[in-house]
Amino acid sequence: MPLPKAELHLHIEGTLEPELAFALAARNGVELPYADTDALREAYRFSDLQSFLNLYYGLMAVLRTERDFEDLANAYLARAAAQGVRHAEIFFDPQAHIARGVALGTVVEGLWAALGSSEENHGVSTRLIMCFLRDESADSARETLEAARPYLDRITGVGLDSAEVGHPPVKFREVYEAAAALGLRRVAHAGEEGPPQYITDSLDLLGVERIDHGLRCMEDPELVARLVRERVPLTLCPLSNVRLRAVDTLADHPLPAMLDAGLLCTVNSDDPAYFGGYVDDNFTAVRSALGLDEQRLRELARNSFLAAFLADDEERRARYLAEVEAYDFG
Ligand code: HPA
Ligand SMILES: [Zn+2]
Repeated sequence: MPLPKAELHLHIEGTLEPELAFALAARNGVELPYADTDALREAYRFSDLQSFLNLYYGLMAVLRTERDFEDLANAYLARAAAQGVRHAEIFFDPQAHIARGVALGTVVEGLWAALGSSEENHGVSTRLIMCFLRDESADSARETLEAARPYLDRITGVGLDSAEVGHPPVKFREVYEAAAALGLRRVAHAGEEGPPQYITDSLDLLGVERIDHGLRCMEDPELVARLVRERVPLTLCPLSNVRLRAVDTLADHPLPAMLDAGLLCTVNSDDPAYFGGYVDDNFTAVRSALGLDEQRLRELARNSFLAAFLADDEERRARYLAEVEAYDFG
């Protein structure tokens, strides 16, 4: 049985496996520019974030109906449960669907059909986090937040993803203020490809409670000290970092140094269908490539529950944490 953990950095669209993509393409009469699943997997040769995003947005064409989003989420939740995930906070990219003519209601209702019954069906509690695309305008983000008003009982927070460099946090200051006023929790991708300043600005200008990735904080010792002092969780995604060339090899990943520095690190899968593994695959990979011992692995699992948006259910958090402490690595 894998180590119990929460997954806090997971794009649901990034769980679209080639087999499901072809099945949905057939169901919806969508033509894919790949002969078969092998040809599609062959296309997964990324040189950076943008080359991945081009393929990621393209493949979303197969997601059209509520049932498609429900099937996508159920497939992820089943895999996550098998990898020890007890709690998943799931990102989705509404603008990428609205731009293709798929209504926000279709996306949210479809995802909710799976998430709302996930505890019973998969033994995984869930939260939904709506991400703004940072390479789209601030106006578009504002419109998206406005469109989400009918669904806010299902949406726990907002995030910021897509192409990072050249799209600094300040662009989204007002929309994050509006999100906070609506009672939404706030996170943002920062310091994946962008500079450490984007991490600082996400904290100071956007009021985020967690940093997604945050890898490049290591270039700024003062920022590291602040993140440690303020106990800001970082949602790291090691296999993603290798595939998108944020690090050269897994053995070069700064995770051990980050833990030694006292940072509240978590390990997550980001876009597991594209990056070669789900969350426990990430744990297994860092364990062998970086020589993390059982104490460090348990710390990562503990951190995932400490960083989870479970303030409305502290009893549950305590139960999950007790499971981590009781886990026997065998
Ligand atoms: O790793 C990521 N970074 C930025 N945007 C994304 N959208 C999906 N995955 C990612
Ligand atoms: Zn991400």
